[in-house]
Amino acid sequence: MAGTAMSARQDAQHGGSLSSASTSEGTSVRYTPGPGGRPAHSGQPLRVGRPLVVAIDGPSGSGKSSISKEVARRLRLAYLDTGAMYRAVAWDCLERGLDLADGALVEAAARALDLELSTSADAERVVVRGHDVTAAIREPRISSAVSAVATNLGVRDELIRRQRALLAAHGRRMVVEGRDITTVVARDAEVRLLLTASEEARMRRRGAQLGGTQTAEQLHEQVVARDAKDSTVASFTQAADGVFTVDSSDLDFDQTVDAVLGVVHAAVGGRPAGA
Ligand SMILES: Nc1ncnc2c1ncn2[C@@H]1O[C@H](COP(=O)(O)OP(=O)(O)OP(=O)(O)O)[C@@H](O)[C@H]1O
Ligand SMILES: Nc1ccn([C@H]2C[C@H](O)[C@@H](COP(=O)(O)O)O2)c(=O)n1
Repeated sequence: MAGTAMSARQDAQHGGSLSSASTSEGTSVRYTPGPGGRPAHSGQPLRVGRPLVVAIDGPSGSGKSSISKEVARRLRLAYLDTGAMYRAVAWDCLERGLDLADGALVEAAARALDLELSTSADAERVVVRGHDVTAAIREPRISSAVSAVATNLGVRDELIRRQRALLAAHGRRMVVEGRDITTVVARDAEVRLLLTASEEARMRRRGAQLGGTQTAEQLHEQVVARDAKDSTVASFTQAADGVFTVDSSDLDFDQTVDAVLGVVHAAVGGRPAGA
């Protein structure tokens, strides 16, 4: 392929391999598991005492939250789910009976939002005005309403400000995931990655995650239609310049974690602490 640079690395000890193809459209990473499916990267702290921001974007159901949490655990980094912040604003507005079409009112609600958010991959907790809404913000009614909040530019301005403050408060050692992290929130991250998967894989995963309670039409609305609305204000379907792409359509959960860890190692060129 003209203008394409290929490279491949194999982990001699474990056998998992990572190959990348760079074109004018970016760098795609293909992960091939080793014999016996053993991971190439167990994951250990990297760049100890120095910033390590792993920015991950991708469409709905691509695995951002679950994969990012596991990567944060392995690298012992803080974890920030920025989508939870948009969901918290949507929950607050609906709870207070605000009209989501009233942009000024919704922006004011976001600016005043009393939000407590866990930044540990092991303790998911979202509290709004003293109410624990950790489970409530995942309900389909919030998934259906949240785009109206996320496409409000005043809301985005406020949440991006809070996200950057959280990054700074954690000494910039964090995995941050969302839709505009690689392009806006943390453009200067040490590692920038787009996690993708086919529409079919993403709807199947979301269906299983919701225990088979949703019809195909509802899943389409919550995954595909939501992405279409959200992509009017953030760019998460194509990797921006310098952003790696991992396509997890044909990878299982552990292989995807391994592929992302491989990208982190490739990007910061680090050896595990103590190695
Ligand atoms: N590679 C994978 N193979 C199989 N299942 C996966 C894989 N990656 C993630 N999953 C599962 O898919 C479901 C959706 O993943 P997750 O919630 O992390 O996606 P997301 O990108 O954060 O979605 P959203 O942006 O809508 O919140 C979860 O149940 C997760 O465990
Ligand atoms: N950085 C972000 C994070 C999320 N959003 C939007 C996209 C979704 O409609 C909503 C909830 O996100 P999810 O929990 O499904 O990842 O928030 C965004 O615009 N920018």
